Amino acid sequence: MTIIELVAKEARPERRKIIAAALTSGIANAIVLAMINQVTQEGSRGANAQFLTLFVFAVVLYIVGARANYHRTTTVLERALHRIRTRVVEKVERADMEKLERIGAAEIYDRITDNVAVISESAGRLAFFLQSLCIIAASTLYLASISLPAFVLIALLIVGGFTLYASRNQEISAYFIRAAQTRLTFFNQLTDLLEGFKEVKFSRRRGRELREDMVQTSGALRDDTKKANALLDDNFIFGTCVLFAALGAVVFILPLRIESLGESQQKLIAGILFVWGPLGGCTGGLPAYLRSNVALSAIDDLERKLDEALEAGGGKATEDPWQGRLATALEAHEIRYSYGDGGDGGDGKAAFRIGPMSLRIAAGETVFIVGGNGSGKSTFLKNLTGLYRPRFGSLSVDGVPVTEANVAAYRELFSAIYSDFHLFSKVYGLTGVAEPKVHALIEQMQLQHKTSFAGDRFTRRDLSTGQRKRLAMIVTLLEDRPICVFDEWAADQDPEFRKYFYEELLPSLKQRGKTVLAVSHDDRYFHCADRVITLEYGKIRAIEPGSGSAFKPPATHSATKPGA
Ligand SMILES: Nc1ncnc2c1ncn2[C@@H]1O[C@H](COP(=O)(O)OP(=O)(O)OP(=O)(O)O)[C@@H](O)[C@H]1O
Repeated sequence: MTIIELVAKEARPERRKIIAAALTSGIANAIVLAMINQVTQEGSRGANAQFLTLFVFAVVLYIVGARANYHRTTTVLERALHRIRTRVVEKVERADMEKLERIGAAEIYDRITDNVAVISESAGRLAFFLQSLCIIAASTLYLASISLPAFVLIALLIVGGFTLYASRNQEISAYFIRAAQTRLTFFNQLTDLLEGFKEVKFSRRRGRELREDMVQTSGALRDDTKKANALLDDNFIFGTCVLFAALGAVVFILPLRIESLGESQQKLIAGILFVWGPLGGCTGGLPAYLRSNVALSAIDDLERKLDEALEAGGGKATEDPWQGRLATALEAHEIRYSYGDGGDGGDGKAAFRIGPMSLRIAAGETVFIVGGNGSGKSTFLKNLTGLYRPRFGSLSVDGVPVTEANVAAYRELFSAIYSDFHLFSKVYGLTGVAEPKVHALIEQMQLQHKTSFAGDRFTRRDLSTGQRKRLAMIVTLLEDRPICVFDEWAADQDPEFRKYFYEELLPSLKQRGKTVLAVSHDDRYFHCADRVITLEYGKIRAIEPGSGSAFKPPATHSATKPGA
């Protein structure tokens, strides 16, 4: 879709009004031109009050038409962009997590900010373009009324020139498209520099090598943009030459061919000079137009990818059989999952897989999940919490299977703190929560000297990793969901707070009837669990009662034996 098509589509209800406004300003321009020519011809006789009134009227008409054209075009384009932004945000929200991870953050940031800004900037130029076309149309009609042969010659020159001018658009667009890709690479490298700032500070060589890569990318960006702009500059110069040719034809060639040209010659020259501005506007606006088209097609491309990344069922799961409660058990039946399409991703290394795994977690149970690095603990939890959908097998809660229609309600049974958790600027999902309740939890997490809570926000979030995890714990406690998932939550806590987590917080959650799934490497606290599940190479290796636990494994649970 081009930017003109976008505006035409978006402006359907007011398309006529915009065209009428542009036409009004174009015709008013032509009247001004005709009058000035007439008055110049008639000398002092022409400069009378009647002409002056008409002149002022034409100028007022121009102002009214031009303003309506500019304002409406800008409004329509901004409305279209608002729709695009809103649509992209909604599609991102409804996307499948794994597919979204594959699209990557850089592309989404770039399209929704930079590309939208490029299109937004083109609004004024688009209105000017439309108005210029009307001025050119009206003025050429005026030129035709002065001398038809002259008009035909000038029209041929302008149309021929413009066709040649536009013939390089594809080449120019190709450079802009490549520049857009290079910009994404630069964005990723910049993210590396900012997020890896500490590592860069510790190694001048690392910093130098990263900088060299960034300089190279920036150079490629410079070259592509330079080439595209050089072509555009050539086009602009060519466009000006076409106008010179039109003037040259009127001054040098037409008098040789048409004897009666006489005083019409001056009017024609004035006419050509008058359309010079609008023609320049059309040609000068072309770079912005092409850039906007490239930006728009990049956004279209992202939207297509997001459509393909939509969760099964369109991310609109509406059924809720559980109403936020877990009564008996959460069960996984022979679930299997592999990253990507399960192939080797092109590097000869098999994608990581988990399963088949079967497990029954009784309501109110505290389960620790343990295993070496890369054994699949987080992947398993992402499957169990509905973030990833198992490729085979099924999940059920209280005997009700998890389906595409109820997966959103299923996820809302969990409150999870993954190791890459995010703290929002506002406690979204909990806005309006009673402040004293939050203050009590802040004290419970021993953060009263570090942060506070006001206006649905924690006053400070720039805390240490362990302290930020305690803030995330406050959010979990406020959410008050039946199942709590902690992915190595205690790993960043000091010994005292780690003890508090295992020996006080988890038992208190259990007392409140919560089911807890915690990834842990702290074997000295395994006695705090009802069961300890050990994963190895994506499979359950063992399920043991937590040492010192009175919990008896439910009769129905079954672990798939290693190698099964
Ligand atoms: N987004 C991903 N795409 C492809 N493979 C992935 C992805 N995330 C993880 N993996 C693979 O899954 C394997 C298991 O990762 P996972 O994070 O589940 O392990 P873990 O047991 O939680 O490890 P750790 O104790 O180090 O946190 C990893 O070895 C990795 O190869």
